[in-house]
Amino acid sequence: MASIVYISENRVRELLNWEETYKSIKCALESVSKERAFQDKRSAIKLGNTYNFLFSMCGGLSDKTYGGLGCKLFTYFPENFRKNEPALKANIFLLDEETGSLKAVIAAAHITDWRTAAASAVATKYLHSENNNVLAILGAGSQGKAHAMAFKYLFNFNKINIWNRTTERAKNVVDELNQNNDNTSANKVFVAYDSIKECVKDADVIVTATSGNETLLKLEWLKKGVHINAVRVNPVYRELEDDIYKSSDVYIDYWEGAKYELEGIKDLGVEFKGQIGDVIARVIAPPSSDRISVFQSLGMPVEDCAVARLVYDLHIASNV
Ligand SMILES: NC(=O)C1=CN([C@@H]2O[C@H](COP(=O)(O)OP(=O)(O)OC[C@H]3O[C@@H](n4cnc5c(N)ncnc54)[C@H](OP(=O)(O)O)[C@@H]3O)[C@@H](O)[C@H]2O)C=CC1
Ligand SMILES: O=C([O-])C1=[NH+]CCC1
Repeated sequence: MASIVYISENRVRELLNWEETYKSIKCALESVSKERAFQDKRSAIKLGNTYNFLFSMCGGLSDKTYGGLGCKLFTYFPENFRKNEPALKANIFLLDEETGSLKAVIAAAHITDWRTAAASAVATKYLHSENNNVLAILGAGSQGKAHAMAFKYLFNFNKINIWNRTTERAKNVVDELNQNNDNTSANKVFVAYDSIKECVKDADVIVTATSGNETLLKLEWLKKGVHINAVRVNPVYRELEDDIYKSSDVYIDYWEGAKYELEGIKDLGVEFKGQIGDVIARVIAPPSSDRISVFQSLGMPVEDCAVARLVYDLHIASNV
């Protein structure tokens, strides 16, 4: 029996790049439209009388390059900051598609950040026209930062505005990103804001990636035809005010998850237009350019399978 490979967070960071992550996630998103994705909603177990949760996301993706079979197990312990530990801890168990044997255990916090940002990037490419001058990001946590990096790399935004509840954190992230980008330029691409309204008012594309229970974004602040990637996942709390959903064309990643986790949005009387994969596969049309579009992201098991396969192949290929 072949030995089981362990791939650490640091090794994942060395291996992943945005081009391949984007391609693997585009493949995973499209697979739901081509009956090449086998997955169900994620399971969530509340751990007793705490706010701690254990989640699992299992599935299989059939594809020559990015196909994989596996399961991501992750915990969300919100009080971990008291121990100086991240709230989210994740590992993917990658299985052999022929036999079901365990091939690898891959640390998956970085994978989760990158594949979620790549999914927003794919949704933006397929739902939004090429008018991408200003990007606004609400939230400078792990997801906010990964989105800032992905969108800088994959698009041509002239300005990337970042708002965070704690302004100091937005400033720190902006300084770090400007330094990595080009520390000689007088016109810094990344700019920190302490007002949400100011941050989003000129934005062509918006990402919301916070974990609070507050409604952050108002319809009256938005430009006509803006595209929004709504990343926060919670069945009750939403970052966008209800009027935004009611006035927009709303797309999702997969029906199996949406049926359970997005009931609150459906209860507003919002009919989802369909899956991003259906737009990629040209089964449904993208929105017209004067409409507000929303990608309501949940995160799919097959996204994790696709990136786990990518990381595994890169690891094996460079581990000679
Ligand atoms: N769609 C998907 O596939 C995925 C979605 N997610 C979702 O992304 C979101 C962000 O996750 P992640 O970046 O990892 O989390 P982090 O813990 O790294 O960051 C949390 C962010 O939320 C902000 N925040 C917390 N409370 C509030 C509040 N009341 N009002 C405004 N902002 C607040 C924090 O601001 P501050 O710095 O001030 O504390 C910080 O910017 C979560 O909701 C998570 O569920 C995560 C993974 C995948
Ligand atoms: O898809 C995912 O991994 C997650 N979605 C919400 C929290 C984590």
